[in-house]
Amino acid sequence: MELGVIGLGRMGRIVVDRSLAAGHDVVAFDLSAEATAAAAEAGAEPADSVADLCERLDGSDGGDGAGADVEDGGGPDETGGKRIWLMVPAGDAVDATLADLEPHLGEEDVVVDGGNSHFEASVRRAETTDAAYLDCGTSGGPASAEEGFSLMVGGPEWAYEAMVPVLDAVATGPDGHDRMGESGSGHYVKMVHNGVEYALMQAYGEGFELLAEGRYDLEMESIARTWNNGAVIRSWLLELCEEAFREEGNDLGDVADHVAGGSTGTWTVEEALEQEVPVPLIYGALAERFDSRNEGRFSRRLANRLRYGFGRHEVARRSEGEEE
Ligand SMILES: NC(=O)C1=CN([C@@H]2O[C@H](COP(=O)(O)OP(=O)(O)OC[C@H]3O[C@@H](n4cnc5c(N)ncnc54)[C@H](O)[C@@H]3O)[C@@H](O)[C@H]2O)C=CC1
Ligand SMILES: O=C(CO)[C@H](O)[C@H](O)COP(=O)(O)O
Repeated sequence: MELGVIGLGRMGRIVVDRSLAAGHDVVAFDLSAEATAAAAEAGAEPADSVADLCERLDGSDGGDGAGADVEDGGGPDETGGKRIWLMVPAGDAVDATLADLEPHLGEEDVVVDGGNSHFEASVRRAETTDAAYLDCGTSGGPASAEEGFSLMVGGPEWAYEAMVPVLDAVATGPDGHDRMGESGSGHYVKMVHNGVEYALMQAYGEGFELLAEGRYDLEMESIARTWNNGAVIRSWLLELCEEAFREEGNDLGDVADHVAGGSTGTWTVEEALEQEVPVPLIYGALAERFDSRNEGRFSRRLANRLRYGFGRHEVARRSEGEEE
């Protein structure tokens, strides 16, 4: 099928590349002309604006006809509509892109927001967008370029079905995506995923901090590797711990005690408070993150470095004289 991709950064490029590799046609646009040109070099058809992208999609045959059925899904047929994937930063950039898309959208079209948008913003956008709107939580980060993402999708069933050929390509495969439920549910599940991510990072950080500060002279990389081979607590995050110790050293070298980000974890805690569900581990991890913006602790320096491991987020480094 033919897919329009808007936002060609760390994540959007993977959507483009994996879709192309699966045999789909891609029309690509980014505010950055360099990013658009790079996608074109990879095989996408470049667009120089949102309107241009829509015109190019309108010129297509509208897809391969697979997946959707008016009878099954209660929505417009899959053939003929535009399929557009947004991978821009959450917040204003999504609304600005939707405003540009608005004159070109109809009920037969499908728009996917694959970013980390707040689920309530996604519900609002689904209600006000003429196209069918899918909120898609995306997990795996840039490190998943080869294996594919885990995708948590919310929105109309027919639109989900219409996107299955592309979802199969962008995710690890058919088991790497599913429809969570109605609009908002995809980003809701991803929000909670990130809360869990915060708590797991905090747990590994605390354990390694005790090992590093404790009574034995220990090799952190060796411990992480040993745990990753059969231990109850083996995981991808623990593999990233192993990588962090290997690449940064036993004491994490100059990795700063500073963990950036925090919006998705804050939303998780806010929602937990509203639902009166106790989430002390997630809250504790969030509080540590905020606290890190002051002075340094080992666990947070590890979290800082781990975010590079899974998200290629910039590693904040300690300035000279700050090392103990
Ligand atoms: N990096 C990660 O590990 C993950 C990121 N996400 C989410 O995916 C989304 C994208 O993240 P990244 O690719 O990491 O960001 P990025 O900063 O690498 O790329 C964003 C791209 O969007 C472009 N852009 C911004 N506003 C635009 C607009 N109005 N129209 C067209 N292009 C525009 C930028 O020029 C840039 O190329 C965000 O919502 C992020 O939270 C989700 C899961 C993991
Ligand atoms: O969604 C992600 C991983 O699952 C992204 O890496 C996200 O940017 C991480 O969130 P935060 O910025 O709050 O650390």
